[in-house]
Amino acid sequence: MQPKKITLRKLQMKLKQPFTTSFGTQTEKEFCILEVEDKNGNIGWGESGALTFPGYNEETTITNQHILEDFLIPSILGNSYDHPDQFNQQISYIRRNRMAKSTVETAIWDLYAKNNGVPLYKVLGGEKKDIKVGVSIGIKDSIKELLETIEEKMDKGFHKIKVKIKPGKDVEVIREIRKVFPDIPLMADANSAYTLKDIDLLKQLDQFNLLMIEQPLEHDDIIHHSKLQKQIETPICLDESICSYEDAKNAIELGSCKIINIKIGRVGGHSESIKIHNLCKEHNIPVWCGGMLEAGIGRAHNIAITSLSQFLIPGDTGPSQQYWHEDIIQPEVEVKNGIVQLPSGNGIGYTVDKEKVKKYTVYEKQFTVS
Ligand SMILES: O=C(O)CCC(=O)c1ccccc1C(=O)O
Ligand SMILES: [Mg+2]
Repeated sequence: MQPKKITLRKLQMKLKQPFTTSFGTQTEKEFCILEVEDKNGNIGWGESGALTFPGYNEETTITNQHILEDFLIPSILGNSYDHPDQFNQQISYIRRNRMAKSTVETAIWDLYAKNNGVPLYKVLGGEKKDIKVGVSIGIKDSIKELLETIEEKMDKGFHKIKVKIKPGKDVEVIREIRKVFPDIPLMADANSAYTLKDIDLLKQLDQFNLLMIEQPLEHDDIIHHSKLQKQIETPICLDESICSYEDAKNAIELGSCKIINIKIGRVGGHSESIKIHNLCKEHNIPVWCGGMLEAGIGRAHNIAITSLSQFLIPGDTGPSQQYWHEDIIQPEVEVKNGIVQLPSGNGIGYTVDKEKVKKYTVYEKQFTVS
């Protein structure tokens, strides 16, 4: 691979519905996408999952733009790579900024697959031809609205219901859900809203037979989670705390979690995702693919990685129409009976719709080999 032209774009897209977590409400997404054109004319696509405010992790759309424009893009232009891991080696001097790195890294993986004439999921080592998906439901104003949403999603065939919780909207909300839906595959995501002082409250969740509780404690913690896991039955799943293979290794060793949510951006790309996946497989830790309310490119990358064998639990990668009035890929991501079929085309397997991209672009910059 020899990237010769790179286009960085910022897109602004309105979400169909506001999405509320313990750290805030989002009504739209503004995010970076990257188009990497090879010497031979093939094109790889990447998308950043970062939000516009540092409430999930420390990165934002603007910090992504800075790291991409001033460090990552200049370092790859004019270079030649046999494999995406060479890129990872080359940019390892840049600390953190994993979502920014992942934007480039995933585009290079897409390009690598296209240059080899194969689907991305195959070069990542994926085996599954279809994947089961669940849905992540934001915090709602009323229980009634939440129950109606769960019913609608169950009717559509989703394989897992994840509800967001926060202090004041936790035990009683789950109790109400369980009264109406005693047996559905249900989990709760706290996005770091609690501390060990809330242990009595968190223990109460054990009575509801939840699949797991996601990231109950601090966003950068594995010590407190290890203490908590020893005192509750419900499996802890870590999201925010796992930024690398090393983090996953330490968390497994300490018993901080029984499940890991892999987000490609949070860990810096496909290569790191695969390393964490393989480690979890060795340790019998099930993984699943989380989401960052992605548009089509990020969604396509999520689908590809989810085809690996240890993704045993349905993830958050829902259909395009759940999030967007129109998506930027053709065809859009479709979910039938809670299942997404892996696309058979080369690379990400979806075509990026240049007209739609243009419509939502609020910033664009081109970089070429001088
Ligand atoms: O549907 C999705 O893309 C996942 C939605 C979600 O839960 C989420 C969305 C934005 C930021 C963090 C999270 C999370 O998983 O914690
Ligand atoms: Mg989460």
